[in-house]
Amino acid sequence: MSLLQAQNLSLKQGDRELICNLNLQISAGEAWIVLGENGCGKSTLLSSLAGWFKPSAGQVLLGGVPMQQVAPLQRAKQLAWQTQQDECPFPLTVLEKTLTGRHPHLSRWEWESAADLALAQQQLARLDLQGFAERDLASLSGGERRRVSLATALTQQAPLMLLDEPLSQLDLRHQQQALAVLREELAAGRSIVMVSHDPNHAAQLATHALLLFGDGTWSAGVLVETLNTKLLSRLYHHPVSAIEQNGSSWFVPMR
Ligand SMILES: Nc1ncnc2c1ncn2[C@@H]1O[C@H](COP(=O)(O)OP(=O)(O)OP(=O)(O)O)[C@@H](O)[C@H]1O
Repeated sequence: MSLLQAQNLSLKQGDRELICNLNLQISAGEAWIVLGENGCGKSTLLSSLAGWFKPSAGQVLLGGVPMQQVAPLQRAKQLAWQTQQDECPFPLTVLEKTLTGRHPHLSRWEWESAADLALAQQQLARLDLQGFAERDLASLSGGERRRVSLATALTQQAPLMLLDEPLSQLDLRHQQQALAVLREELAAGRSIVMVSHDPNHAAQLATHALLLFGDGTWSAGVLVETLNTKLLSRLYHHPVSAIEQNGSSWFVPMR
């Protein structure tokens, strides 16, 4: 059975139909990359898959159960959602923020255990953030804060991660490091849905791609069927060509 399923899902913002009749099944061990222009509805889709944004038609199923019937705590155990917003309105250390990933696993009056602390520290270290634990989140650079929010999602240890541009603001080395960490998560059996503005992240991580054309239409499937110059040129309204290297296609904009 699929972990998460979109069934005839339609999403609107105001009068604008962003996604029409989307059918998607995300199974264990799959990584989906979601691509499309600014404003095409990628974040709206992730919000809907997380059970937050209400569809105009259709539904999202989590483990085969309609999302509205899944209690919030159960949702939080099943899926981790990294949004684009990293700011926190009140003072918080990096470790405190990362430990929020354990909240779904704690009872009402329970404090984080030594194992929770070790897990959070471990996720920070995987993203090159060892030594940042006691720093005030607000004092971090944009890329550092982005990595903390990814470490928080990893600390949640949910079978499915919904990641909204986890690599934005990351430099080249930290992008590669984060991709390696996500590949490890995939190998461990987790599933990932990742929004990106770089189609080349697909070859490094994804098994499947979802292209959102912004007018309600979409294309979804395994990488070889969905990632090609024709569809990407249509997606970005700009000609895209491909360079073949080591059996992978690398997509570049034509000048
Ligand atoms: N509350 C709202 N009311 C009206 N329109 C909204 C609202 N929230 C978002 N939108 C619009 O819905 C569209 C989709 O927004 P969304 O954030 O899903 O796009 P996106 O594909 O994630 O974009 P980006 O690549 O810029 O992050 C955008 O045109 C946005 O302006």
